[in-house]
Amino acid sequence: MSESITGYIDHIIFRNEDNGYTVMVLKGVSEEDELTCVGSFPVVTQGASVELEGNFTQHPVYGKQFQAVRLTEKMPEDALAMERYLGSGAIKGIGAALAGRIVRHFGDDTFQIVENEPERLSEVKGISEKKAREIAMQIAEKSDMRKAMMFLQKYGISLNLGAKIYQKYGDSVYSVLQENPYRLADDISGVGFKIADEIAYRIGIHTDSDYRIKSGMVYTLLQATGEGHVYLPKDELFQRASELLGVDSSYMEKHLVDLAMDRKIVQKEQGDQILIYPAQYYYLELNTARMLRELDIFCPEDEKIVERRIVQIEKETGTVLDEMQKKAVQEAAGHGLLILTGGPGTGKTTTINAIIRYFEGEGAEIRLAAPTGRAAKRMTEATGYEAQTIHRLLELSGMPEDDREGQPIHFERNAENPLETDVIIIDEMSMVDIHLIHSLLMAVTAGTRLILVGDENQLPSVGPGNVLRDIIRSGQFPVVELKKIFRQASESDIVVNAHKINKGEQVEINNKSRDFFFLKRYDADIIIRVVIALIQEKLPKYVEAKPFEIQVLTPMRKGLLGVERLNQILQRYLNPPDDSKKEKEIGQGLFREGDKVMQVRNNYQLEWEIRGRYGIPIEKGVGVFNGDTGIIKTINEFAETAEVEFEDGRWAEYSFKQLDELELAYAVTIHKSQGSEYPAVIIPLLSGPRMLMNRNLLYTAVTRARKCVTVVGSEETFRDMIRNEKQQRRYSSLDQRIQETE
Ligand SMILES: Nc1ncnc2c1ncn2[C@@H]1O[C@H](COP(=O)(O)OP(=O)(O)OP(=O)(O)O)[C@@H](O)[C@H]1O
Repeated sequence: MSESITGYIDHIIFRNEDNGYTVMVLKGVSEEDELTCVGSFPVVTQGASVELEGNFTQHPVYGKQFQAVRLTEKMPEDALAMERYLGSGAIKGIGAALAGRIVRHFGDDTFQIVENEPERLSEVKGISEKKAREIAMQIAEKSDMRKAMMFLQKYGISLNLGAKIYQKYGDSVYSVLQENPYRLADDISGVGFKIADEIAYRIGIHTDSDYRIKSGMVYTLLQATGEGHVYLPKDELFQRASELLGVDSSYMEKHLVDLAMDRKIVQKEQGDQILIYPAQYYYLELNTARMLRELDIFCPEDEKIVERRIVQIEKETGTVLDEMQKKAVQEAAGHGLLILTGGPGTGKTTTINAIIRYFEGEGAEIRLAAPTGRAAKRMTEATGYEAQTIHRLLELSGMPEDDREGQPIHFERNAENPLETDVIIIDEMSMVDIHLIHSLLMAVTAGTRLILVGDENQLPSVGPGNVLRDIIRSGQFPVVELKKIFRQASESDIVVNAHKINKGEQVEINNKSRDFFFLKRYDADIIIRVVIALIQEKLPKYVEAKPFEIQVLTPMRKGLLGVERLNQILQRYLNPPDDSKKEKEIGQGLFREGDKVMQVRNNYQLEWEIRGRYGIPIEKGVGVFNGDTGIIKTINEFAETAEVEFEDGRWAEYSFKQLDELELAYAVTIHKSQGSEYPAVIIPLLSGPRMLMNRNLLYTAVTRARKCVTVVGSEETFRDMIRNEKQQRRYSSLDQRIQETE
């Protein structure tokens, strides 16, 4: 049997805004001096009169308590209650003193006046008419919001989310939820299809409701962009959406027109297929194609003069360029847009250097950039010119609050405020996705020369699109492909083997090489032991690097040789526990001072600084990106923070809550290693899913090494990977958009 008590909330001891769990002290309950009450309530207002239903319990430590299952807030009706309520801080602009004055003025009529004639509040000294209106509005709003939150809670919506939903829809929240809760997924950050679907289920919306199916179809398309696709063929969309929704795909066809009318999707015929794009992605490709066309202007240059300059550059640098390299310089001089591509050791960097010298001789201003911090650093080292990340080149201005997937990032450099420079050279273009190329092109005006450099055989970008390959395949722009390998076979088996792997030719495994080793082992734990010995003893001396600079690259996250297990084991050996090193537990594992870590998502807001002597900041900025690697320098239990020093010298402070953005990085997946180079790379290989274990992946892994590659594991798996040219198909169509635009 539950009991009912009434009183007013004197103060709140604890409250969790996510689930509404509250511990509070009630006063004015008959006989009791004060009473502690516990329960989960959507809204509690200090000072409010309430009725609680529940039971008295005896807490072993705190004594008698009231465990409430329901809280009903009663509008304060007598003068004293009204004074408490108004003075509680619940209404902005009224404190205890003013509340007292109001009640003294109106006496027992206070409630009636606040509710019905709020303008009369201005009779009280210190309240203007405007303030009186504001107070009345707040009181009305609070009671509406209270009702709405109660309503939302019925459907299992947390208070924080409830507040966001109420802010968005106000009083129309009831009709939105009852008619089409899937609108929440469109309108509110933090609500995806899954949450909306859950709400819809509780409300009792049918699984084959049109709203549900449409929302599920759009959701499926956006999920696919998370795998790198820009569109899905219609059949595949239907099949995936049907799995998600548990609804037959025959229900879907009829919604395509609607979705297209609502500008949620774009349909495009290609041969006998229909391709379905999330609308924003279609336009990303289309606009990218148009902007590339605009940049691709012919810049008449006297070939003879360019040639003379090339001869001069060759003299200055002591390198004789081969035909294709010369052609690259000529084309860079003669066109607004140039794509320079080639595998490792084919002389891309040498060519970039010649192009830089050429334009320097013209007095041009040149900017260099690459998609990741690591790649930019490497570009700086290879050219001797300052290179930055593309995000910094475009002057990332922090992320808007709404940081949902697919939302455009805000850059200070854009169409209104373009980069004012003569030449822009971008390296590691294979890592640039459709969002980033679009943002870059928005900030480049015709007349600026854009030179895109990359190896199209690397794994495609993590984000959606297959930009470099598509641009090359469109066949519409000047492309120079470097094929000749300059690094000699005797010098580098890494390069020779990488090219063989790329062509599907088998690699000789005899360990006569100086930079390509294969250690055959067939047991996961033995492989790990060998890896540790290589890092701790053999390789640092051999390649003249620190153990932390040697990178373990593995195909997978899970499994005996997956990133997760490897990191836990490698941490124990490479950064063992020590009394002087602080630790912080997180989820399954822990971070320790001295750990090698990697940022695993883009954080556009995280602040960093570069410190000069005595730790004084000499440069500050925002943004730490997926793939940035560093070392945990300090863990501070009191401040609940950890500091990371990244390889490029930036320091960033993470709150303990943010530590889920970091992962140990003794081992990283090959995917994550894109664009990075390490003095030595160790690749443990035993087995894995065929779709993943392909030539492309092995090629990317091998080309990450500067001085030494060591594969430890199964020769059969290694050879199978070289044979396996199956790649996960990536649905992108920038090439077609380019071909269609003139
Ligand atoms: N025309 C040339 N004549 C002689 N040597 C060259 C020439 N071009 C490049 N090289 C040499 O070949 C090697 C590889 O060149 P470079 O670093 O430019 O290639 P890359 O394509 O940038 O390679 P990676 O992607 O592996 O860095 C370097 O040692 C470079 O000095």
